[in-house]
Amino acid sequence: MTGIDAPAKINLALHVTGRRADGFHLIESLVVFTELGDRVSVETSGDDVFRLEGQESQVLAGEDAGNNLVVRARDMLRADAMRSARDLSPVQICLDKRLPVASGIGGGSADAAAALKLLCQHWDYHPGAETLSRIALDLGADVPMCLDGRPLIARGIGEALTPVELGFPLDMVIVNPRVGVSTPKVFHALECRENPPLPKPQGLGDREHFIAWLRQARNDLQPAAQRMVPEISQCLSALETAGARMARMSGSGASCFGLFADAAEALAAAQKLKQDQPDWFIAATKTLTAT
Ligand SMILES: C[C@](O)(CO)[C@H](O)COP(=O)(O)OP(=O)(O)OC[C@H]1O[C@@H](n2ccc(N)nc2=O)[C@H](O)[C@@H]1O
Ligand SMILES: Nc1ncnc2c1ncn2[C@@H]1O[C@H](COP(=O)(O)OP(=O)(O)OP(=O)(O)O)[C@@H](O)[C@H]1O
Repeated sequence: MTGIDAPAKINLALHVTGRRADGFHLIESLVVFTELGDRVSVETSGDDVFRLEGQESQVLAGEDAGNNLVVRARDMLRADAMRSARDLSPVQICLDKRLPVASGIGGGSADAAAALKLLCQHWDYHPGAETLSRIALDLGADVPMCLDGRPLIARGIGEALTPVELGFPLDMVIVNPRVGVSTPKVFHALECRENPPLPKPQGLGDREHFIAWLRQARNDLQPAAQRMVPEISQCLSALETAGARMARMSGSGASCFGLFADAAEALAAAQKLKQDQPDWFIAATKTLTAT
């Protein structure tokens, strides 16, 4: 089987700046990806098969496989090929699920983006960047950014991407209280939809300067998510108590990240947090600086 990583997405900052007529929100988000992620593998098969494994696969095993974003990505790519009369062979796809589901770190979106990349390679079918981006956006607002996979600013509803040259990795701990959060419900619960834009990133070559800048940015979804899931506040306090330089929620939650001075501090904090909260998902990881 040939495999590809599906890195978790972290919204270091997420400003909600407006709302489109169709109800989707306009965002400005500084996004990075981490070494921590799922893994998607593929091999030729007599029939289409979708297999789930991994310690976070249980929730998805109880759902209709046809709704899984990996299967939807496969079917949308195949449907696109059919339009130019290309018949793409059956495949067995395995999703090794390591990221908690519905947790604000874009697991499903990462899997869909990885599946698109992997299947384009496997089938030697290359529909072009524009078509691929359209398929990605049809799968979800976070899928285009996951397809890009580099540090970036996402605008629009998440599809207008500008790469950011972040000159260093960030050592972080991701904490999830194991309470799933519905993204539409959090957007719906917002008290304000027209917030100040994301300030221009500073300190992209200097970690201390960058973290000082980042503290002044926000996640505008955080207050609404905290009202819905009080455990988010507990995660943020726990990260701060464990020595995080700053802690914030990612996406629509409930996962929170804490930034640490180095990998050793992140690892030590993760170990301590696991002792205190054995039922939470807790992982030390590092951001990817480029693909
Ligand atoms: C919160 C973020 O994760 C930040 O990166 C994204 O904005 C959400 O991305 P996603 O989970 O891929 O979202 P989708 O699956 O496309 O949308 C789920 C629902 O969230 C709401 N939604 C999503 C994205 C957006 N910019 N505005 C919205 O209002 C819509 O009600 C939508 O029906
Ligand atoms: N491969 C997949 N992995 C996770 N969830 C999936 C997948 N395919 C479909 N889903 C569905 O998508 C929903 C959202 O899951 P996901 O883990 O992508 O959320 P998230 O981390 O909050 O994403 P985002 O940060 O993009 O909003 C789940 O409740 C699940 O039913």
